[in-house]
Amino acid sequence: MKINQAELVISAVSQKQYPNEPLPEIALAGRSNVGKSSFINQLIQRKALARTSSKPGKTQTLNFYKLNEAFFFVDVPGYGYAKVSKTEREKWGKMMEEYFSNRQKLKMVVMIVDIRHDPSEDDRMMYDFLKHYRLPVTVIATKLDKIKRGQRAKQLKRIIEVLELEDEDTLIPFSAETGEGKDDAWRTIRSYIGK
Ligand SMILES: Nc1nc2c(ncn2[C@@H]2O[C@H](COP(=O)(O)OP(=O)(O)OP(=O)(O)O)[C@@H](O)[C@H]2O)c(=O)[nH]1
Ligand SMILES: [Mg+2]
Repeated sequence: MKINQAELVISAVSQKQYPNEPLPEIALAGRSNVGKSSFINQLIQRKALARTSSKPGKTQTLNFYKLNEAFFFVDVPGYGYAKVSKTEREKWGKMMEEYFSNRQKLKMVVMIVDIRHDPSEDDRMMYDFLKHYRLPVTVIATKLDKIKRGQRAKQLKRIIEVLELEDEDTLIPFSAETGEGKDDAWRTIRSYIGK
């Protein structure tokens, strides 16, 4: 999909700030620093529309990016970063619950995991949380450029096993560095936003 228009509409911390436009939304989820913002940038071919960082905890709000006046990517803060206070963690939980539990416009969640490692306990909790709300999930196994070809199949199998992926969910190997997997990711996203 060619993105001609990309705009950060709002960085929201609560429901009343969410955009009102009648457009479908695709949200991102994943550990801190796993590559959520980089995934967005690679898909829309902008180097730095979504702010990225080598330090975890860059994204702190729900960032609604409007694309082609057709749909939103919603970049969310990551989880599983140890150096976060209890208060901050509770704030995060409340923000996630508020958005994921009753957002009609949310059509699918792109959950990003690192292909080099087995999904963490936090990843499993996140996946179960999304499934609890009956949301379709596309798991993106990112940083594909960091493993040897021969390891790919084994790692993908581990992700399916550890998360106990449901049949309706898709798993796509991906690299924000090389763009591999991008066409597959777009194909899946399009099927959920009706474009
Ligand atoms: N080699 C490689 N590096 C990547 C890839 N995706 C992301 N990175 C790097 O990983 C780091 C974190 O990326 P971000 O996109 O900021 O991660 P995030 O999940 O948005 O992080 P938070 O907003 O802190 O939750 C950056 O240094 C990226 O350059 C990838 O596919 N390959
Ligand atoms: Mg980010």
